[in-house]
Amino acid sequence: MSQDLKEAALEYHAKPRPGKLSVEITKPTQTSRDLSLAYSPGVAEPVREIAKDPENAYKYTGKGNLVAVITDGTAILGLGNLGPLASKPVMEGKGVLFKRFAGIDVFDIEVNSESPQAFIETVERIADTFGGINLEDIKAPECFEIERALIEKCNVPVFHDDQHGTAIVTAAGMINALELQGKKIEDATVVCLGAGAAAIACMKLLISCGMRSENIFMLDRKGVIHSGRDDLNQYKAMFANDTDKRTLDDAIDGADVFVGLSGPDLLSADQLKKMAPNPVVFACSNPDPEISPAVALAARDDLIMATGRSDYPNQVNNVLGFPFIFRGALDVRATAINEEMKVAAVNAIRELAKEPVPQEICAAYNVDSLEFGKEYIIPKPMDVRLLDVVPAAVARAAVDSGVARLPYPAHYPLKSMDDII
Ligand SMILES: NC(=O)C1=CN([C@@H]2O[C@H](COP(=O)(O)OP(=O)(O)OC[C@H]3O[C@@H](n4cnc5c(N)ncnc54)[C@H](OP(=O)(O)O)[C@@H]3O)[C@@H](O)[C@H]2O)C=CC1
Ligand SMILES: CC(=O)C(=O)O
Ligand SMILES: [Mg+2]
Repeated sequence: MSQDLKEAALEYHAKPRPGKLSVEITKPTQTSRDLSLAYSPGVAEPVREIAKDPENAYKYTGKGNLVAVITDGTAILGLGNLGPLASKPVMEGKGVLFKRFAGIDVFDIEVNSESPQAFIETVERIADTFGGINLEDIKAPECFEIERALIEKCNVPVFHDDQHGTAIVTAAGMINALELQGKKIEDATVVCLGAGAAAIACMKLLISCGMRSENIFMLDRKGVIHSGRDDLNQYKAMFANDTDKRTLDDAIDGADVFVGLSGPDLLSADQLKKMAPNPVVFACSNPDPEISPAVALAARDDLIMATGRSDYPNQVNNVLGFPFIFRGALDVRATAINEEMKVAAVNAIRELAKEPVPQEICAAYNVDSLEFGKEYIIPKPMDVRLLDVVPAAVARAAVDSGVARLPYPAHYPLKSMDDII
């Protein structure tokens, strides 16, 4: 990151008021009558109604449009385990995106927990306050058990964004990129650098989209995950490949696809040059990708390149997923965000990239036009049509797969933020 951008980022967060989120009042509070409705004595009435039937919390409080973004700060972007307080700018940032793109209110909660069990107990105890739980930046392998336990214990949908949000957006971008490069997903050989939350979920979803597990070479800090290793946790072991490849150098030779979900500057130009013709490179580590687009495009010009960042073409980032997926899930009061809903989101996102792009979206990105192709494989986050297609697809899938507690919303599809109820 340039010195200018670093300074601007600190200034942005500090001024004129520290942070990026605040709480707003949604009802009149001007008169003593207003206060006697909002507070004592009037507030006693919704209290009694909720005590009689917990469902009334959706009728009388903000629960139905409120998501908790919760972390323990153990895997903050690609910066590592810097603790819960340091993660707060990212969690506030997720809150900004939920609100800006899908009108969802967020409390960011950074938990100082000494163990996964303590974290699980903390979240379980506060979960009923919210309409949904978005787990964020919790490292593998602990994140898998944390999510499993919380899905079981909580009455509202629990979704680990780094796993499923990332996987949905990666799958959408990958299907489009492979199509553009003239490659079939079932034939593509893939190097996945990283074997954590995001990497494991991305590879699982790609396999359910047709990729072959024997064609995937996953690497952690110790190299290729292969069947001869005896140091693999159960999640990595699912990707143990029966191969004699041991290093990134070995694995990248002739590969069609590179997916980076690990850390900065781990793929060299020389390694990139060893990939098959017309490769797909998703260097998705934030804030610094596994290889910078400038280095990659200088090394070869036949690739499709994506990063997780907002300042390059092809932003493969879970921001395209979580706001819209939760919008759809909340609006049908889904009890879970299941596989059917995830696949519906993949298809909605990838199909949108093939639609003509309205001029106002191009203007937001300061370009004359955007057209499905090597530099536009996936929609832009500012594309308001995401709010139209993704919540509708997710809500429909929730209804059809039996996890919705409300019917498909009469006010769908959402054409703008003003349509959100
Ligand atoms: N673009 C997007 O939307 C998203 C991007 N990401 C990015 O993915 C990365 C991982 O996040 P997440 O999965 O949540 O974190 P985790 O802590 O769960 O996983 C990190 C993984 O990266 C591996 N890794 C780290 N350094 C190296 C290295 N030098 N060589 C090989 N492997 C390495 C770790 O290996 P080991 O197991 O050996 O420790 C681990 O498997 C981050 O950079 C994050 O920003 C994450 C979510 C969304
Ligand atoms: C984008 C995101 O969630 C991450 O890098 O962790
Ligand atoms: Mg994250």
